[in-house]
Amino acid sequence: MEIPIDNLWCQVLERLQLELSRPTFETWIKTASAEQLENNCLVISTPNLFARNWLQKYYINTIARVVQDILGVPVEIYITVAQGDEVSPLDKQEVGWELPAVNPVTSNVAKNQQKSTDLNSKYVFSRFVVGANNRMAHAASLAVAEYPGREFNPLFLCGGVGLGKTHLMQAIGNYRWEIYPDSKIFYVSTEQFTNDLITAIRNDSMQSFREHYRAADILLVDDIQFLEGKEYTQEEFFHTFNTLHEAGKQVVIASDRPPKQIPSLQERLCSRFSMGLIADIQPPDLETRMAILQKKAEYENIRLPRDVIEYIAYNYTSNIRELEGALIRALAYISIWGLPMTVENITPVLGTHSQKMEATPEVILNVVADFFNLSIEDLKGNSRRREISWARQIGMYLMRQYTGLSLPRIGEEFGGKDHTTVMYSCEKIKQLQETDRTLTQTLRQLSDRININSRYQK
Ligand SMILES: Nc1ncnc2c1ncn2[C@@H]1O[C@H](COP(=O)(O)OP(=O)(O)OP(=O)(O)O)[C@@H](O)[C@H]1O
Repeated sequence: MEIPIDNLWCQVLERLQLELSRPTFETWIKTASAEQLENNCLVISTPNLFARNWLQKYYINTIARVVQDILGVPVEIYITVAQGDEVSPLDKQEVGWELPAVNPVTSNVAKNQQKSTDLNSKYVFSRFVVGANNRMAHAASLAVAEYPGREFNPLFLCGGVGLGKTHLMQAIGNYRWEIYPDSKIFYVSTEQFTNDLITAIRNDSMQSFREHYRAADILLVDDIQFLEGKEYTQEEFFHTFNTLHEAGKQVVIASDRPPKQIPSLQERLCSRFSMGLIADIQPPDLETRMAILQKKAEYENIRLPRDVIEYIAYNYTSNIRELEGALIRALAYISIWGLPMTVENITPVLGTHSQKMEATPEVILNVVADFFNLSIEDLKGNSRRREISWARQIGMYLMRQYTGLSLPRIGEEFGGKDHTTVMYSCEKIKQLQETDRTLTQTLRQLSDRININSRYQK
């Protein structure tokens, strides 16, 4: 272990940046630093207890794996809080949660190694919220978990990004593994399968590659759409599939689209993928999104006010990973600033993401004029009085958000203003709302009024 600690940490950061989502990396990893590396033990320091607990709970194994990869030896990771291990009020009370003490990483790593599968223990059926969007996929997965290799073989799960395919697929594996810890459950991404194949060809070890995959009791293959254009991998996968299927072993496949829509997928694979059950997952409705947030909060022992759940669920509609990411960001933000969990407090960090409601320019002008106690003529006119030009800038920003009109068209709605004026206003309000909480609140109130007025107009 000759490598200087700064250099090691830089490499760790580079690797984690590629592996983790941006919010996760920025919030938890980038703020940590490596303090000491001695006797195969790496001490990492975090800015507060909240961050320490979070890293300890969710990322310690990932960090340990990456460090081990770089150093070539297993390393124990200890996570501390900078400036002494003190609990600040911010860490404990406002968030209303405390994570249980976790044993040193070695015990977790050892446990995962014993498990010999690559399953995430969070992905279990009890943590999966069932709604109209995924009822069929959930029921089929549970059936497969209870009776693998029977009627739904293969089970083909398909649906858009971040909608729970991996969760369900791994839930099948975890369920079986709980009952039969000796069963061979392989979870593999198509990319991993391809890489293993390439390595086997390179090392002249095709025999062991085949023996390995064909020994599975349950084979879970994620992101099968990446077979597209990989002729040789398709060929090899076809034989693996056939061997397992003929032996009555269960195959579960996930994809972002149905087999027929995967370009250049061999016809024989396409028909095999379709011979069990194809179950699709649609984006969840508002109630299901709220239930997902609620469940997540319960698991983490966090109390979330209903309007906060509604707010996040309303704004993040099509990807559950993003929905969860929004909750994590909100939690981090209120924790760091020591604020109570309210909609007003989390708006700056979440913004008005994916505002779906549409409104007419007329509604926006009316609402803004009314809110600021001005007339529509004031908004359309050329007065430079501060309160008028402030209301005008907010109006332009909202019109851009709600109508999708071009900058010149918005200029026209405001009495023939130049498009650069509109652009400047939109940028200014967008930037200010990140730091100005009064403005964020104002925008929220205006948005509520616009939504209500638009509803009544329809
Ligand atoms: N119905 C659900 N209930 C609870 N959590 C869910 C549900 N659906 C998805 N999730 C969570 O959303 C996140 C993303 O889900 P997952 O990774 O399974 O999506 P995916 O469909 O496999 O996405 P990708 O196509 O990007 O691989 C996970 O943390 C998962 O636990």
